Amino acid sequence: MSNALTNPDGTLKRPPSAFRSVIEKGGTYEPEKDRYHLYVSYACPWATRTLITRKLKGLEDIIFITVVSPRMDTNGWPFGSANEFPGAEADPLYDSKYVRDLYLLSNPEYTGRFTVPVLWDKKTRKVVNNESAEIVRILNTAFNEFLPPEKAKVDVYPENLRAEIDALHEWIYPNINNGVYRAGFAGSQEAYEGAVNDVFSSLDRLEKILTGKNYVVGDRLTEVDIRLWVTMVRFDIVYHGHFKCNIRNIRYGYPAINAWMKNLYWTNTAFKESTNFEHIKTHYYWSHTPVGRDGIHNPFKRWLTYSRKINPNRIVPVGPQPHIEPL
Ligand SMILES: N[C@@H](CCC(=O)N[C@@H](CS)C(=O)NCC(=O)O)C(=O)O
Repeated sequence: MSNALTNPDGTLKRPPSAFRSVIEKGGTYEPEKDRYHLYVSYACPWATRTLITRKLKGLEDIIFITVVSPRMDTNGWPFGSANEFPGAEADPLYDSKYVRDLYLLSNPEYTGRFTVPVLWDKKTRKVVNNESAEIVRILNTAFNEFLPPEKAKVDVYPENLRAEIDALHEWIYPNINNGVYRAGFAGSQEAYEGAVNDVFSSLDRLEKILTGKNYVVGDRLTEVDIRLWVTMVRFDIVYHGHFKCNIRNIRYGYPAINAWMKNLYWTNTAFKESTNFEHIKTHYYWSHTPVGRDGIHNPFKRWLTYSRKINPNRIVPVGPQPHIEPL
């Protein structure tokens, strides 16, 4: 079965992000305090990468954030003013009702997806970047001049480890981060089985790497931990059931991954404070199909109808309890 969401063989298609600028001295977007704003959802793993990095770097007074409601509806991500939910906020800059309003303010001709995270420039009223992997790297270095030395020296993509980090991303992203989505939104039995086997063979590989270790690369925190953690913390909560990634779970099937995940959550506030289990669960189990501008369904967004089909009564499961085990 093929549609705009999947390839003819039923595998998931994921289009690239559209806004890919950087923040640099002498560029269109210069490093400045309180010039940029980060729009995020606590539900979204990609947005959570940027939240964690912002806290690790101590950028809270340099880049302010706004958290949307987890209850995505037919217009996409609503702000708290359009859809009240504990922890969801109104847009403090333009009182937008939806994230899509920001994209259309930035570019009225824009026809792509209205995704979070969004790194926004208040000066030019433009989306600077909407690709989380790139936003993480911007936050990692672009604002160091404004930070105290202990925060400026935090580096999650250190020069000497880049080859190792890049090599890990090569298989972790397709097989784990996007692997769970490939399983959850597969359009055929074969595509699903291929994806779910990729997920679990990669988790097996990761379990070996993390045995006896607190970090994936050497003995320091890098962006590999950040990127992987946002998927692992959602695994037993959402992907195990909702995306049918149920060969094993993390809590009982992967003791080293579980220990690594718990350690980051309980010993590093950047992880715990960037995690909101209610937003995570509500989003995945509740959300509707968003439509594009003019009420026309953006074909890619049809993937959210799957949530509606799988869980038509929008029941948000209570488990696992606790959401994350104590240390
Ligand atoms: N490549 C993007 C992907 C972001 C993404 O897919 N975000 C999802 C939420 S988890 C979203 O906003 N989807 C809304 C839509 O597709 O309309 C990134 O990593 O930043």
